Amino acid sequence: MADPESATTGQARAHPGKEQDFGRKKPRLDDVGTPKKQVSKHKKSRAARKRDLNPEPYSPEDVLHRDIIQIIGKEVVDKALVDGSAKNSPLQFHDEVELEILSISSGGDGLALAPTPHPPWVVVVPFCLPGEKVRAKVYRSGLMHSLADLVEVVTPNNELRDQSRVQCKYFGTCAGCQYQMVSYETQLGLKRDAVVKAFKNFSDLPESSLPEIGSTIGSPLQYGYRTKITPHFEAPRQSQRQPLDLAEPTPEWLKIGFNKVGTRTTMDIEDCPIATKTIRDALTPMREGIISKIHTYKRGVSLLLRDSLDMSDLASSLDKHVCITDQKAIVREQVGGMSFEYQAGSFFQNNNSVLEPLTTYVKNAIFAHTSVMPTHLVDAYCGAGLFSIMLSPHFEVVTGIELSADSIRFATRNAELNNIPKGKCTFRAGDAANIFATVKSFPPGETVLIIDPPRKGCDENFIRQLVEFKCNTVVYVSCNVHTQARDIGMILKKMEGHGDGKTYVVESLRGIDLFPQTAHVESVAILRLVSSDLGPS
Ligand SMILES: C[S@@+](CC[C@H](N)C(=O)[O-])C[C@H]1O[C@@H](n2cnc3c(N)ncnc32)[C@H](O)[C@@H]1O
Repeated sequence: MADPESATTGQARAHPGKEQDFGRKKPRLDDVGTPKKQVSKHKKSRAARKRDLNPEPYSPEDVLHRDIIQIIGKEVVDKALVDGSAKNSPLQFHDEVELEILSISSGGDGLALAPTPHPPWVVVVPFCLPGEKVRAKVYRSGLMHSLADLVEVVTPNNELRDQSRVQCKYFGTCAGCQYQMVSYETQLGLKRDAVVKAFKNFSDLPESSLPEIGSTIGSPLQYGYRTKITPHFEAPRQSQRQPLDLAEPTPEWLKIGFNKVGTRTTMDIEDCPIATKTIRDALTPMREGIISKIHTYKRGVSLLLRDSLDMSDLASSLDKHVCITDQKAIVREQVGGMSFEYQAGSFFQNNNSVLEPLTTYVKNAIFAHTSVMPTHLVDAYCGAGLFSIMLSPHFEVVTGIELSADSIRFATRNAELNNIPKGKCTFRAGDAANIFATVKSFPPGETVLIIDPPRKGCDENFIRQLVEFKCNTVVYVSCNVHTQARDIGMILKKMEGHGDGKTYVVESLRGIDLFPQTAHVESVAILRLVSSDLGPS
């Protein structure tokens, strides 16, 4: 599970530099998809051209490409890729078009077909919903699609859209949230659709190998949940490096906030209603402090605001919170009855309200349909020990591995903090694949492996050893359902290849919402080892 802000940056990378590309008076012709021969002066290298026609696998561009194939049809897209027309946008920079939204992309944007008489071509427009008629302005084109800004919702889908739900004045401009205008139930449905599509497009598994994908588990808090935000700002230019007159309005060039949708440019953000109250209260004084000394900054800065229990007040039962801004400071959170500490700059889930439901769901799923009671837990990519520690009462032995030595220090500390018997939970720093060498003495039939990798998923070395290890249950938790689908597809295929009569079945698969109001979805899959034809092994 990762930070949606990093995913947001990923999204911005998918539509990079809108303003840089088009802010100039004469846009580069290839940005707007004009046929190649008109841009002979700007010939791209063969490698760049190949890259343009082959989005990096599992990247946001690749995910969007699959959504586009679903609308236009594979045959048409393949033909256009072969004859080179896949990059020939029929739409020009700043063309304004009226569109009917057909569906929502996995990134949360509306997808429409460009108006006829154009050849099949998709237009991607944020903040709109299926069935809506919208006006949109094109700012960039890519493979078989153009990206466009929403100008106006001409005919809203009143069954889904209710503008009075929007709680943030920046919604519609900021890249952070996509879904504030729809009910929470609809958001959860859209996230389920994203899981369904990811497994269809990226697992390479027949539908028959997958269970009915469950409904998405909701977050108890839908606003005021984010325990971490990272607004950023650029340093002033040389000519701007004088102290500001604080009685005057802040100058136009100074923006402290998040990315504007579809760009890498920062927009000024004074408040973020999806963040916790502690963070919202701290944002204004932090901004004022920066503005008063902006002339001293020589480089842009990514700020950190992290919600923590007040460590100086832990004895009181008042649950006092503070905002931590120092990357090295220690943050403390409570999840269920357990306490967790970690360094503010290192990984910890950003929605405290959903962590008890998440870990309880994982625990219940592990013990639900198994005749053998698992006794050993392996927590790969364990961070500061969230799953290890929350699930430790249900296992005899727990071990975790994690690349960050700092996180491992805190995982060990967290075991002590929660009075877990000495030696029950052990943690080591290193690549996740190294764990298999250290759990050789674990009884595979009574062992559960939890995997919670970063967005890029697991590597082949890890999957190869997982398949050889053959533990009773694998729980795959992921913030990137596309790499999760790829990895699960790979695990099932490699098991088949082993020919020893054992395989994994995907017992359950469903999303859990760590990031309400956004299109990001976390997904949890339970894989159970079975004899190929006899059922549970
Ligand atoms: C999505 S986080 C999950 C952390 C933890 N399970 C939790 O829920 O708090 C992924 C973690 O994997 C770690 N990581 C990244 N690459 C790794 C690797 N090759 N081996 C082990 N850990 C890795 C990151 O440092 C990060 O803490």
